[in-house]
Amino acid sequence: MSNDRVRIYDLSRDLNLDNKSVLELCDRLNVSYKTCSSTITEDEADRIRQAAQNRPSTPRPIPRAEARPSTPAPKPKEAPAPKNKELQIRSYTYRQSEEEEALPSLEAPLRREAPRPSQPAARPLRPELRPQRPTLRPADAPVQRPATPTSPTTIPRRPAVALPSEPAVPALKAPRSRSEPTPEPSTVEVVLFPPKAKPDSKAPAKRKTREQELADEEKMNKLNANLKGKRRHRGREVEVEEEEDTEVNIDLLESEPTSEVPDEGNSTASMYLMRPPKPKSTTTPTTVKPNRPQTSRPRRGEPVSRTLDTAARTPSKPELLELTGSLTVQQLAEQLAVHDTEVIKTLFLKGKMVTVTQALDMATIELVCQELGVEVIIHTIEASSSARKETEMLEATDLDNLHHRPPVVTVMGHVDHGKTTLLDAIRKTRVAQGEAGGITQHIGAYHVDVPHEDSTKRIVFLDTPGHEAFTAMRARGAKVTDVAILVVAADDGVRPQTIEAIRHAQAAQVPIIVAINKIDKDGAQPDRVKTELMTYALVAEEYGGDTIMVPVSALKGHNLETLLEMIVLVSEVTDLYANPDRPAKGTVIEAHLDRARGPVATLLVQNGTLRVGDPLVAGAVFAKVRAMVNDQGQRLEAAPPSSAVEVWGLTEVPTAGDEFEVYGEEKQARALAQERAQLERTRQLTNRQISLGTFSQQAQEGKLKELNLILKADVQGSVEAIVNSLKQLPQQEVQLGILLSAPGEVTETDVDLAAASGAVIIGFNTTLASGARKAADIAGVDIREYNIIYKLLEDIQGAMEGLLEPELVEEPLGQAEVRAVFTLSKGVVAGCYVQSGKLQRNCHVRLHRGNQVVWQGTLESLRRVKDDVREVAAGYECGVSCSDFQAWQENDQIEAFLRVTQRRKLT
Ligand SMILES: Nc1nc2c(ncn2[C@@H]2O[C@H](COP(=O)(O)OP(=O)(O)OP(=O)(O)O)[C@@H](O)[C@H]2O)c(=O)[nH]1
Repeated sequence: MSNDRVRIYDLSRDLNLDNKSVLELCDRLNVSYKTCSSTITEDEADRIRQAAQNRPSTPRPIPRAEARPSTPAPKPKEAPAPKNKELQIRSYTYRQSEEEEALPSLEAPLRREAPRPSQPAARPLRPELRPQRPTLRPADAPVQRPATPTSPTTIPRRPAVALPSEPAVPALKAPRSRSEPTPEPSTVEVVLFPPKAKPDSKAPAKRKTREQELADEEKMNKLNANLKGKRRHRGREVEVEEEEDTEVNIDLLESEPTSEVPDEGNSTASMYLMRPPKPKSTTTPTTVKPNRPQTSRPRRGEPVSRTLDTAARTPSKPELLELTGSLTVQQLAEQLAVHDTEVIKTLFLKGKMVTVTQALDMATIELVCQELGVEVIIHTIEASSSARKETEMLEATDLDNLHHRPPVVTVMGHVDHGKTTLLDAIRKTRVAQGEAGGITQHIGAYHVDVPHEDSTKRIVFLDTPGHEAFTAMRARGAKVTDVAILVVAADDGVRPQTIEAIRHAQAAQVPIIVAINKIDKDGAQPDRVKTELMTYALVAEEYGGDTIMVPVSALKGHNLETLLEMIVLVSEVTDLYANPDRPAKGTVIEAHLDRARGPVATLLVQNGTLRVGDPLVAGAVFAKVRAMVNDQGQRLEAAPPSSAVEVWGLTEVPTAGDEFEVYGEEKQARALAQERAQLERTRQLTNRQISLGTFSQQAQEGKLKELNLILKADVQGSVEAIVNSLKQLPQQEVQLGILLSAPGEVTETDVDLAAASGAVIIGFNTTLASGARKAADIAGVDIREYNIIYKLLEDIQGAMEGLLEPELVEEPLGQAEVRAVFTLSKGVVAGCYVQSGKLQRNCHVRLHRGNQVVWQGTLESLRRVKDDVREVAAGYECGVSCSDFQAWQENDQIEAFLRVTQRRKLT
């Protein structure tokens, strides 16, 4: 970095301004930058300093705590405290159109964030204000600029669509702007509040009638459904989004009461729509979408018509297959223009037994395609949508009371690259040392308070394990995270789980900060890491990209402050809001059965505040929060947004990754949990019937041996990880039957089940309930206990190999040459000289004459001089005879060997 350049955040500090204000000045003065940590020239810095001096209002923004007290005071009707920038600006725009004189009072909150006197008063939200967060943009992604408003004379066909003039939502609005011109703000106001005032429009809009509330509720349901659909379809055809958006806006337009004017915040539904998508750090670079021919190929879930069926079975196999979802065996066969049995056979040879109607996951489809030589492109809409951030748990009603919340940061990376040590160094405790086998085995959540400028910023860290078996857990980490820290060891570079972590973060569309760790080591090559990461669309700032990469040493504590500062900077430009004054909603991060406390879950509160005594439903599990403990082991009464807390009081162990929500009434929560549990049971039963059916068919065919297992582990995450790893073991000849897998200790019931089904019980990081060991001894049930996943997998593989029929192999013994032939009364004796190894009585021999094997059999009699001996070593002469072979000749070569059985390996 040359000396005549200045970092933006240093400049902010010098000017006593926050980064956002300086970035705005950069925008205004046409100074290009990528992130707050980008550098600019001295000349540009001078221009910014000049402009900053000319700013009329206070140089520093009002501290958030001041601006937004945690217990909100009754808001003055004229100037409600703005919730976020777009809310401020939108109120401002409405005002401006309705009453010009109302402007001065509404400008105040706007200036609080970024006073810009030179700005024309009537100007709507400046595009620079919101989405211009280049740090979070992938290197190759186009800068998201708002659609330029078209001529004001163009009246939009659907007025509500006029909302896109707001530039903060490029992702939602860009598609529409192609087909429908975006009106100017003045048009927005006219159409947003049409003059079809309802009878009660004159009445104060504060209190809604029950009907209005119900209508609003329905409206929000539609909105949410549409938004969800939108997320799911993002990246697919634009038309889908357009349809959905349009539908939402029509609903809004039709049902929004005229009386509910902006100053009451009743345009919340529109604003909800208008909430910009979270900044996208990267686009997934993996799938290059080719021009997709408009074929009538059935999509997932669509019935396959007879015509299609016939058409698909054309003799020529496609070269390329594009998929967006799973297919049944039959559907895949149709797509590949092969017979069903071809797919079944291919999978059988790979160790998977499938039926024609069985749905195949993407990995299996890829495997089949690979085997059949067909290239496959998977548009991972499902995968990415499931991993897509679920941090936005906001509802329309929340928009009246949004507060900043701390960022949730996930630390990801390859095994042993130093994730735990890094987190450990950050929170200055020694977690890594206590882990069995040195591997982080379940997700942890920790709060860290970072001093930043004059205040303290809280960051919530989620630690996810690096072993490849923990893929599901990492996906979960990315799902709830706001920022991903990718730890890459400088001496090891980019490894398989590094790539996987990048994919998860990119699918979840979260900004990635790279921590290049272990720079203290001799072989450290941070530049090589930067170069390697370019392949995955992560380009360091000094290489012209916008990914922040911080070289650190977790062990020595080097550069950790810079890393934390970068996390704070990135989260500052990412709008993170929640409404603390509502019942909590969030995600189960981890869950396990504790002997003393019963089922315990780590919950991440993403919206609202969780309180002791709250009734909640997590997936299909009911809980009445009995106690809450934070990562420091302190009891809490209330957990605000972005808190990770351990909660007691659950009726069962919930599944990690499930969402939870607090309900107003315990009865309602219990009923919902019961309903979901019933559904889950039905689903499991159906699945089990299918797998048992498949299995017994194969068993009847005599092709399979089985090893039944009952798996109990400390936490749900470990159960998932182990089950996933076990599924990877080859099962062509020995089938693994996992009869039960659950978190908790090994109980007598487990032993009974194992005894009845001939299963082995595997306990991972768990204990045995009283009586379980005795019951196992009596019933002869094998209970194996482990705390390292590798060891467990090794042993299971060993046990499976033990079930294989051993194979018979030849073990060479020695060689001898026939030097004389003696015909005696008892038969013919070959006088031999042992050249190498040895000859043994009763060993197997092969007799070579020239290039031919003239006889093969057992060596019955072995003599030295006149004595019968068991063996004769190399360098000695001996007499050999066999009852069923007499035709020895001089110079015959005897090859002696043993036949031994050898244990087979799984292939
Ligand atoms: N020299 C050096 N060693 C480090 C550094 N960071 C971590 N290590 C070492 O690397 C090893 C692995 O560190 P962990 O923190 O357990 O790695 P991890 O990525 O959390 O591993 P998993 O929990 O298995 O996913 C340990 O022996 C650490 O002491 C570092 O900055 N420098």
